Amino acid sequence: MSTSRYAAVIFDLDGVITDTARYHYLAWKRLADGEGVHFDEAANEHLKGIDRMGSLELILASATRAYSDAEKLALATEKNEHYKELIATMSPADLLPGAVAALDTCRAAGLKIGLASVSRNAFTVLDRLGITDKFDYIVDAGTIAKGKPDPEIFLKAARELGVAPGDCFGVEDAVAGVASIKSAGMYAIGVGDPAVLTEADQVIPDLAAFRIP
Ligand SMILES: O=P(O)(O)OC[C@H]1O[C@@H](O)[C@H](O)[C@@H](O)[C@@H]1O
Ligand SMILES: [Mg+2]
Repeated sequence: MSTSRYAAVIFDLDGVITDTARYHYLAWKRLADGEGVHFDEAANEHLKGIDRMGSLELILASATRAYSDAEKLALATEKNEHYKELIATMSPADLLPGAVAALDTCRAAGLKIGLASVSRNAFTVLDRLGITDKFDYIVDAGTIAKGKPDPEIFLKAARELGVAPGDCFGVEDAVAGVASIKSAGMYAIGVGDPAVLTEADQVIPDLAAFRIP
């Protein structure tokens, strides 16, 4: 039994538990430069929570020519190979402040713990961070038809945890992610700027400020 009114918590990974945005930026930046497309840190902000092909589409939206599906796939694969090289150096030192304490607090309170990341590298990142065994269920992004802001990924996590959506809360750093939680019918904790994450039920600066609602 949980000591909270909620029975489960579903965490996002990138930007909540660890900061991979920098690695995504470096990998997309090299690709954009190679294609002669403008891309900067501000543009990278809009890619948070957006899946790989969706991110590529946003980057290529400012390109001066059209790309075939085969070209897009090749570019996404090239970016991912570079990204994988970058995350290979990750370790538990890359856990954000409060991340492990938040997971352990949820465990001690009797909550089921899920992970809902659209990253197809989530299992690798969790392994590098050494926290895979802290989750009861991890959504495999390859099994999801629609990325965030669609509710599918949070609904799947709740279903696999055996908990009704209304008895779950989600934790997210991205606007698209908070929208996904809310449209799944869950309570949303935003991690970041309240002026940006306006749809969240509460916003905290980082997981060091995490409290079970
Ligand atoms: O390319 P991957 O590892 O499948 O990641 C997909 C997305 O995963 C999300 O978690 C990140 O916030 C996005 O920036 C990223 O594009
Ligand atoms: Mg995120």
